Amino acid sequence: MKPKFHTTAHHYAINLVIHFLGLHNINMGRLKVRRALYEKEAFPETSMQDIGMELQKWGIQHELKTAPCNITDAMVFPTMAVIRIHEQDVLAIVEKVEEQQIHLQYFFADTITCAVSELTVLQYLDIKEIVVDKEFCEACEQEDLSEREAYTDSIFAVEDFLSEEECNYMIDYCEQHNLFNRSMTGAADGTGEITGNRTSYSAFITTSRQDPLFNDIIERAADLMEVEPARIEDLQCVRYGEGQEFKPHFDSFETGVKRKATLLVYLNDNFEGGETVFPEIGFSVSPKRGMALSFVNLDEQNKDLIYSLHGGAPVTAGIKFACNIWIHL
Ligand SMILES: O=C(O)CCC(=O)C(=O)O
Ligand SMILES: [Fe+2]
Repeated sequence: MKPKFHTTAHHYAINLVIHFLGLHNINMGRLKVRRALYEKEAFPETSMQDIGMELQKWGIQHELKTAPCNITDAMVFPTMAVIRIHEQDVLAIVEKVEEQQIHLQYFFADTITCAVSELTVLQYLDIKEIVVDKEFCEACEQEDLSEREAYTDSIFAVEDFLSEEECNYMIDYCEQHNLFNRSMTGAADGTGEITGNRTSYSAFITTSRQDPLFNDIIERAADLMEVEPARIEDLQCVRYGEGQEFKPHFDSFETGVKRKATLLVYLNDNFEGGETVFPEIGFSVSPKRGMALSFVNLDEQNKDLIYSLHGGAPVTAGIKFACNIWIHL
């Protein structure tokens, strides 16, 4: 059994917590929840202790029960629990327990029912009292809305940033030099490794500075982003075949030099699917050949900007090519 809403583990946890708060009529937008959970030391792991501490602040007074614990003793439902089922530990909302049946709610999913004996409850919130501060919630929602709007407004696209010839040159260059390798995921997941989060192929053009055409693109990007060309990383192309995707992630790496902004250039558009999606702000962009999409990854303190979470949706037909132009700090 897998959570239906599977972007990244922490994103799933955030959505679950927001959904849970909503079930208790605590509607405070996403911002406070996201910030609180993203800023935990354990990130991207999200522990029940971390969640519990925040829930306490937002009005859900509880005691955290840990295994061995018996959820059938709980007085208030829905509650939140970490359950072990099919050898997996999953954060879940327990809607109710009735006649030794446990009703689980996943984000955006229907209720799943299973026998209490089929799973182990590792931890659960024994809720004592719920105290909602309406004004606090309204202020949070308002702040959430304005920050989301401001970020969305800061994203911009430039059509025909690359000509058709330049797009084709780039694709051919990578293919002819056999530069495409199975993409790795970076520090967002902890280590560089091949995972299901990213099923596409990437090509690092290490000769970007020697090739006059690539060098010209770098200088044009520097002009557009108003930075010195030295702050632009060597170009990286990505290729997605049918069914391939890159699940939501942050571009800025936690180690090495941080990527302040991204200029993503689409090299073709003769395929289906493959939109660039920003799940935190509910925004998506349809690729157009030659178009450059600019977005910022870090806030003023150079920490990951939550809104910049983005991914490449699965390509449903054809092959998608794009080029990342990353701007360092
Ligand atoms: O393919 C896309 O639309 C997004 C690519 C991306 O986010 C990346 O390569 O870091
Ligand atoms: Fe990215």
